[in-house]
Amino acid sequence: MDEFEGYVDRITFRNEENGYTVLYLVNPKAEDTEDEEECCVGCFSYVAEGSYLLVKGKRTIHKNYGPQLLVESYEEKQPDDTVALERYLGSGAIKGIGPALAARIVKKFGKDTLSIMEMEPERLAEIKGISQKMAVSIANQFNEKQQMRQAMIFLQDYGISMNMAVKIYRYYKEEIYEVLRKNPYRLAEDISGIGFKIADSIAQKGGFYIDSEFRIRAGVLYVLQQSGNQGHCYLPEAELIEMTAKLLGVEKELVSTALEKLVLDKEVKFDEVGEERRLYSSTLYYMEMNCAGMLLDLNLDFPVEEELLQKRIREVEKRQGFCLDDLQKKAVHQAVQNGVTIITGGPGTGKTTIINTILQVFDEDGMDVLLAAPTGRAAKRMSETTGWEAQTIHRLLELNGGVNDDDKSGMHFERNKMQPLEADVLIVDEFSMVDIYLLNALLNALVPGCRLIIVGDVNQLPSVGPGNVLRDMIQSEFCNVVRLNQIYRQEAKSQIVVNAHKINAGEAIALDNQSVDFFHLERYKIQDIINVVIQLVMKNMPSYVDASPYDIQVLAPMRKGELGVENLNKILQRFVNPQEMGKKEREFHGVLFREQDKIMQIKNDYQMKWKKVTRFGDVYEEGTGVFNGDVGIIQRIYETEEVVEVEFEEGKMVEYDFSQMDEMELAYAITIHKSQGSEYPAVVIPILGGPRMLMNRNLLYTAVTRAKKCVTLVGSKETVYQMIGNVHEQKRYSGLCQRIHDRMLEEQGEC
Ligand SMILES: Nc1ncnc2c1ncn2[C@@H]1O[C@H](COP(=O)(O)OP(=O)(O)OP(=O)(O)O)[C@@H](O)[C@H]1O
Repeated sequence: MDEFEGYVDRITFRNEENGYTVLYLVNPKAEDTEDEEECCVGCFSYVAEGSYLLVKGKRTIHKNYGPQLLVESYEEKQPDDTVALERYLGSGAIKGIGPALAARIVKKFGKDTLSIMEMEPERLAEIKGISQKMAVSIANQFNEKQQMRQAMIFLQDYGISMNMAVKIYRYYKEEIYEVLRKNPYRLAEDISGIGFKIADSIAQKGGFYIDSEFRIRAGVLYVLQQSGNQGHCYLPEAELIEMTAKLLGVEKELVSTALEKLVLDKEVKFDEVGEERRLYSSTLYYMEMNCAGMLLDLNLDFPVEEELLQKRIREVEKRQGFCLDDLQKKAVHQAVQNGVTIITGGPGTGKTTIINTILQVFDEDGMDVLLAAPTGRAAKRMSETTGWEAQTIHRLLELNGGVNDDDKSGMHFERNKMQPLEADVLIVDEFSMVDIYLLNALLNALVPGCRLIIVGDVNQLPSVGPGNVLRDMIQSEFCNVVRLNQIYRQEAKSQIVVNAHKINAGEAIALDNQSVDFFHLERYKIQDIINVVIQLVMKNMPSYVDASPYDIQVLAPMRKGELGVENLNKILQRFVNPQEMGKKEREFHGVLFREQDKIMQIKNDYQMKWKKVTRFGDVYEEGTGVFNGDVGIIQRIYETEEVVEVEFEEGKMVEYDFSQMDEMELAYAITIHKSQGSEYPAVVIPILGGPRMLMNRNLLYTAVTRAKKCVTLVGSKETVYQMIGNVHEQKRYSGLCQRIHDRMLEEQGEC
């Protein structure tokens, strides 16, 4: 058996999933320079540049890479040599210590450096340049690294990948041992990327039985939670039992018994509507119920001074240079008169015009008006079209992502029942994207007396999160709804708006390439479609709409398949952002990411910190929260610090740990679902076929309405027409409409 001891000088390859690593060890004590360095190849659980290792294995000569040591076992040692110590501390592993400071620390404490850091960290402050505060931070980081290493080794016994182990450890810290012993199913609830199946296999390794009640309860909760990810607020009982039994491979009776107990323990709530028993996670149950109540409470009547209002509208019309039609006037009137008003309409039907009118009318009356939208992009557009400041709903409600030990979700809004928004009127645009969570948060921050004006296009796809909020609210008829249908957009030859309305009405659109902004390139072979998409993104579209290939958005109906976003991204990356000398790249969850790649955040991360910096590096704004659908560019990949730096819109810089990279996807192509609420100069939509449930009118309508200047459909004409004719939608189990009705009946009863 061959051995080598030294510090990790550099890591040249690392697979974060299985720990396979190629690294170079340098022995500072080597007498001969020839023996100073060793290339080591093998599986290392947790290793960073600067670590001090003793490796054992077999020396071989690789036919391409030359001599290397195939590592069979290794142990991490405390470096006892000052050179190695200096190297370890200065490797960047501990934030705040660079090579110069490391040298000063080691010079002062010599071989005792590490024991001082562990036992008497306050002494670090004896060194010039290290404050008490910094000494504490260094000690904390050092201890955390030690504990993390131990946890990594422990987690490996459960067959957990390296990357996931880091993530799990960061979430639970020392509590991890307890979680794995008592309830490994918590991993599925708490850690994104760990599904029930992984948690289940961990549990089984830990000795949990297939039909243990504990497992079945976890399974039921998991199925409910998963259904939330698919947009449902509840599941009918029979469906929940069947899905859980199938997932767990157990009898339905067992599931039914466990479910009753969950209901008794109030972990699962139910509602009976006719014959149907609807089962909810308790969070969603109370959310729906509270939202129904709060909406009705908000919907007060306000007196209207008719003449004054007419006068104000006339003034606005004069300034705008055109008259509002009757429906538009009605919308303004309703908004003034009612606590809750919904204004819905397709593109170009005058929604923005009404918002502007309402704004001016209320402003003249000296009222405080706030504007908001569900996404950053939508809020930005709202600011541009109204000239008033609009914010994301999260920002308006002062999302606080700070985590404390009791609240691991980390998400709470500073604006809530205790500290509501101080406004007379709140106008929210793009409301079709609001899910039940956001509605609940929003209503919690409003007090009756504040008017809520909801603007949106009910024909867009529903929110990604659970609920069918806008549709349910409209269907319940609890408030006034103005449906705009007259298209006002003037651009003479523009077919985007005209076609969007035709699609929505189920009418065939002309695919004859006679317009200047709506094209169909008929292709039937997958490779031909891909070639055309590349050509459009790289060449035709950028010059046609005066944008860069990064701004041309490919929108695909699906993720999987040759025309799915995963494959298209792989291909488009090669063209839009090819490999280049000096451009760092690294693989995460099977996807190659490269500096300058266009990426998208794929889940709401309320704790992620961002900052805006001047070009001199000074931070001038900071905040938390990166949201599902946010698009950015990878600026740098830092191998040593294991960090990927991304710049999002408006210069928000965010650092992702390598373990957080599963929150990110390439975004040259994105699914149509993810494109909701965004607009792009040009969109390219490959369409060849797909499941009927998915390929419907709604999806095509949403895709087409994302384009500002140009839409190009590439693929089969028949599929386009089939989509226009297909009104099948995936069912969403949402009870908001019913709850509003129940509440209205209760109130009538009380009267
Ligand atoms: N009553 C009207 N008479 C004449 N022009 C109008 C009228 N209402 C709106 N417009 C004009 O029609 C165009 C589209 O209106 P607006 O931008 O308000 O629609 P929108 O529904 O907000 O569209 P989108 O959702 O696509 O942004 C604007 O140029 C607007 O000035």
